[in-house]
Amino acid sequence: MEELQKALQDRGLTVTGLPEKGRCLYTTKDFYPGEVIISQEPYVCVPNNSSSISRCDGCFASSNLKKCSACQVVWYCGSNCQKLDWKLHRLECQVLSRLDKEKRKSVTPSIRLMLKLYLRRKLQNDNVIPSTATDNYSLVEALVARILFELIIWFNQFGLVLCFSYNKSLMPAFFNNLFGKDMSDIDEKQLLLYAQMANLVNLILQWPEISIKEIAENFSKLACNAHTICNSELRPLGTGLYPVISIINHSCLPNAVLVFEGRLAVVRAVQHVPKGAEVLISYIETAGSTMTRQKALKEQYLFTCTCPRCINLVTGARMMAAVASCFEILILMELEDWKEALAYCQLTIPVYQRVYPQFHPLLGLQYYTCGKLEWFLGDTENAIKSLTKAVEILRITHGTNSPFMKELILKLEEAQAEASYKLSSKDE
Ligand SMILES: C[S@@+](CC[C@H](N)C(=O)[O-])C[C@H]1O[C@@H](n2cnc3c(N)ncnc32)[C@H](O)[C@@H]1O
Repeated sequence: MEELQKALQDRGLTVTGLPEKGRCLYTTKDFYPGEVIISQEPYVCVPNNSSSISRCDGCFASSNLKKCSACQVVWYCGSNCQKLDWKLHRLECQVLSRLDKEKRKSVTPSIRLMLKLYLRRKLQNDNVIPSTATDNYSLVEALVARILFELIIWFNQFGLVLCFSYNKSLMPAFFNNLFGKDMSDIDEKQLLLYAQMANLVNLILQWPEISIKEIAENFSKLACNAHTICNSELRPLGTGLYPVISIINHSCLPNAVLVFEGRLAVVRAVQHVPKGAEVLISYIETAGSTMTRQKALKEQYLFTCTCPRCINLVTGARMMAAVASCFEILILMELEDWKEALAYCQLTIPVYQRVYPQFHPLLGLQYYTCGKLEWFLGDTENAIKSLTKAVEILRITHGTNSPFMKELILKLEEAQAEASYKLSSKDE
């Protein structure tokens, strides 16, 4: 902790504990809109591969992939990504290669994330890869777990084995007696799932020194600390664990935003964050009603949000209409009904302006879509206005250096050049 505080101090940050929230990240200097507050490479990450989509384990690209010939589970786009990942994959490859074909199919991204967590811990313990103040397993140990952690400890104290023999009809009564309270359906299902997944990880690793209880506890940590890694357009690509970024608490009116540059997690201020303020991001889609947001936060993160928006009960009824329209825009674009897609997009913008803060990635992306559609349909003048708004917002949330932003800025310049060319040809 001391080492972490020192590393954070140099960046104008500090960690403080509050009884109602646990650890919180505070600023010790001013941060301004668009400024990077903190960035971190993942402790571990995996692409969200499935039977229908595969991505490179290194950069999450989805083209020109080759499967690792030994384990037949992991994909790479080329030797560069394969080499960079080799130290960790060498160990993972050994354990995966021991599995028969059927068992390999049960190695889901969540199972792989857990395997990689233990394998990376081993590599750092053996000094094969270095540990630093912001990249070490003790930061994973410090993460909060869901309440099920207590249940797992109880399981262990009572000498019960977490395994497939969990008796669904008997166990809830056992827990209710134990805690004198009703166990919700979610707790029950979650506990069973963590136990099964922990059992599988244990079977794959075959390391006598780690217990199923410890693995199950780590699954419960992943549930409220791991982040979905998205591309610049906020499409999900994978999952990663960023133990320092995970110290940041939630607000439905956040002063910072988390975006990803490849696998790097970057937290940027979206308003002036004065010295001494808590850095807050949003864990969920904030366009929902207060009730929807509170329910999502309670279910996944087990707390009741008391941010100003939740307390003042800012209405969210109109917000859902905007989100619904967003899906319709995507469908219309797939159908190449550009005019209708633009009409929907233009409709959603005033709603987004109401429900999102001034600098919100979704608002910026909506302006971008609008601008592209307007330009495509020949309305260069409005396209320039929309693309300008998109640049204004996304340069704050995404910075200006990513290929995505460079492409957006180039599009705006092209639209501006086209407009001035049209104007000059008119004058002639
Ligand atoms: C990703 S962790 C954030 C860091 C955490 N406070 C810690 O001590 O490590 C998520 C957990 O933090 C707590 N948390 C986050 N935002 C909160 C908030 N606005 N109010 C109360 N608790 C919050 C909840 O326990 C949640 O499950």
